[in-house]
Amino acid sequence: MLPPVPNAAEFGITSDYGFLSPELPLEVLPDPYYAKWEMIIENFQALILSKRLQSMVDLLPILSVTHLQTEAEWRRAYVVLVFILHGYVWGGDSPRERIPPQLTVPLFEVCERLELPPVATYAGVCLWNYKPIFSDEPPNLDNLACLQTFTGSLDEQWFYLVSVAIEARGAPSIPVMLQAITAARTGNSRIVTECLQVLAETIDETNTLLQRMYENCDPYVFYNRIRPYLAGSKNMSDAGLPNGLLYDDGHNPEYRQYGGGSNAQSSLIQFFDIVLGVEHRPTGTSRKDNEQSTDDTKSRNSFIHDMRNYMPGPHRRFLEQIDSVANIRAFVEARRGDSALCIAYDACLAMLRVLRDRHITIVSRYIILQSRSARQPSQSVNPSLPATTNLASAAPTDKKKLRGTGGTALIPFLKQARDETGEPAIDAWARRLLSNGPADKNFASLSKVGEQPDGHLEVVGLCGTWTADENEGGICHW
Ligand code: HEM
Ligand SMILES: N[C@@H](CC(=O)c1ccccc1NC=O)C(=O)O
Repeated sequence: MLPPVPNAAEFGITSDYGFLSPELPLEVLPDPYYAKWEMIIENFQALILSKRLQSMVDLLPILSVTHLQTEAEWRRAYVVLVFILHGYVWGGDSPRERIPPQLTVPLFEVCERLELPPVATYAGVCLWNYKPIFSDEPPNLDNLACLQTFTGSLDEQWFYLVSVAIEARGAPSIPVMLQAITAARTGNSRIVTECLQVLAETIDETNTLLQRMYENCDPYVFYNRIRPYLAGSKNMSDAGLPNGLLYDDGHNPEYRQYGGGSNAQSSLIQFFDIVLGVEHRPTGTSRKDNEQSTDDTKSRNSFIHDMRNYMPGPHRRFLEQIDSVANIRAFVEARRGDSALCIAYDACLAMLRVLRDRHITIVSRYIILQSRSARQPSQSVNPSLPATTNLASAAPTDKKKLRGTGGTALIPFLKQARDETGEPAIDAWARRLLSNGPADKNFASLSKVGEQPDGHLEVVGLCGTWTADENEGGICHW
């Protein structure tokens, strides 16, 4: 018996808001019991600028979570506490290693309830941190504001809001693709094709939204002013946290290391990958390595997969269930003669690849280029601070060692994720090539095909150079 296709509503996922919170995020905790937290948040940037945030936190009482009632209140508490946490750690001249019980105790409880780690995740800064400017209009990019920022800048709002708008734009494609999975079970190729066409259009529009990052988020401001607050505590020796953070709950202080916020924690993008059958491997491993590994470790050990632990519990479980029912790739592979279906499927992969390509350009402009100029002292950097306490300029000089806030080796990781996106299409082309030969006219427009001395076919396609291996049923290697 096939497992049932999940019902998105049971996981708090709707066709209007997708993974964004379905009811609007609370702007303030309603119970006056939490007034001291809200007071800090209300004056957040002023407290950071005046360097008084840390002493305010140290003076807080340890508040109980028993006054939190609704789901929206738990989420608001999480947003408040993780902003305060990151402001506390990164808001001074050097990072604060010890997190006092006033933060640790309620944060641990809130995180346990929401099934999130005690760090500012994508859910905290994006999914649960927005409001429509006009509540009767949809949450598109021109009708959104943030509830909370570290810097008070428009650039920071825009940085989060582009992701919020992408989540909203992608939301309707979730039920559409659940319908596609159901249709594939009954062999209804027409419905699957239509659903894939909708998905391709949706991903194309998310790409347009991604390009709008440049409109209002300045790369210098992002790298030097905003990004330092988003850092986690994993791989942060260069920034002054060799052991991670010491979470002191008053009984058992312990060092812990967590990745910081990252869009790799977006359930929507992972949903696209899973329904399309795109698989990600640990950075630096090839498909060949993966085929040789055991079933247990196949595609499981990747950073992208680990990032599910940084998603709210219901979203993580939804993705796991989608994983167990995803059938579209196999459905298309079994019908390579159905050109409408194949074009629609390949268009989805191509759009997702464009997204990752454009994203790599963004990362080059917002991180790599900025990390180079950050090492030259600029007038806006406080000259009285020693070089190592300027978090942005604490970036390693070697480009290869630059890390994302999630802790990845940045460009190698992102390029591999992009190349993996094209693999299902390349495999299909290879199978066709092996059966029809390099003269196949459908191939000619897409790529250069050459026969190698050892009889293998070499394909120069969208994703690089691939070798089709007949012995392995057309699976390509590069
Ligand atoms: C200035 C804007 C952005 C920068 C500098 C940036 C940077 C990064 C970096 C460095 C990573 C590597 C993971 C890590 O260690 O954190 C990453 C991952 C990722 N980012 Fe972004 N990002 C930006 C905006 C966005 C937006 C708006 C999206 C929405 C589509 C996005 C989608 C992703 C995805 C899906 C991943 C996981 C890797 C993958 O699946 O290919 N990013 N980002
Ligand atoms: N990984 C990125 C940060 C990042 O993408 C991000 C971090 C927190 C919340 C959202 C994020 N992504 C995009 O909106 C970086 O390394 O700068």
